[in-house]
Amino acid sequence: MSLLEKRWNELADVKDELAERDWFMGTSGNLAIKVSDNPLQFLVTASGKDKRKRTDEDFLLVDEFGRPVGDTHLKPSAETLLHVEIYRRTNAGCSLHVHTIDNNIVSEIYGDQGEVKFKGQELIKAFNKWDEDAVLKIPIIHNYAHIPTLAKAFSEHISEDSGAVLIRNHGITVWGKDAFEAKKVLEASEFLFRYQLRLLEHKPYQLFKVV
Ligand SMILES: CSC[C@@H](O)[C@@H](O)C(=O)COP(=O)(O)O
Ligand SMILES: [Zn+2]
Repeated sequence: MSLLEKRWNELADVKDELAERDWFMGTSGNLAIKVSDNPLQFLVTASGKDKRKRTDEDFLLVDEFGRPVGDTHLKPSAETLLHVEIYRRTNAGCSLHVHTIDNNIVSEIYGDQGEVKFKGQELIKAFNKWDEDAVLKIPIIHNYAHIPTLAKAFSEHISEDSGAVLIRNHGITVWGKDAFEAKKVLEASEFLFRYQLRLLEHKPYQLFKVV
């Protein structure tokens, strides 16, 4: 099996798992996996597809500018430039973007603060935060309709080989060294968002707690 096929299957498996969680409502979401560093090429989901279906046209190979490699009738994800920023700036091997109700609500509640913080929660270890006093900060950026502007705002928060950024009232983009790590960060983020929203139902004053 070629490396391209191996990466294709890995990404298809992640896509199936996220679909199982119903994280691709209304064709939203896009996924990418790096295939080579030099030249930079990665597989990205084709735009506008129902990502719950598994087909031979789910992904296409793109270059360091997010342009298709070779002839294809498929269109790369509208948000390919965000994935480009990740692979250009880090050693990440996989990046995932999903829209969920929870990540949208958290992004709206904390959007004016520009970030949401978590402290004293076991799952921040998924972000390599091991100290008891460690604070996880997930940045929240404005949802610019102009994708190059969105990608630029997004790129300002990419500093490590794994991470997460919320786009206000839009969704989350995460990345990690491989598909396993990216999925771990995504699942941990969604756990923390669900936790935070449930906590606010029981303790609304937590909203004003300064971490
Ligand atoms: C149909 S709403 C979602 C899109 O606008 C976009 O945000 C998204 O996540 C999916 O776009 P796509 O071009 O299919 O990758
Ligand atoms: Zn999106």
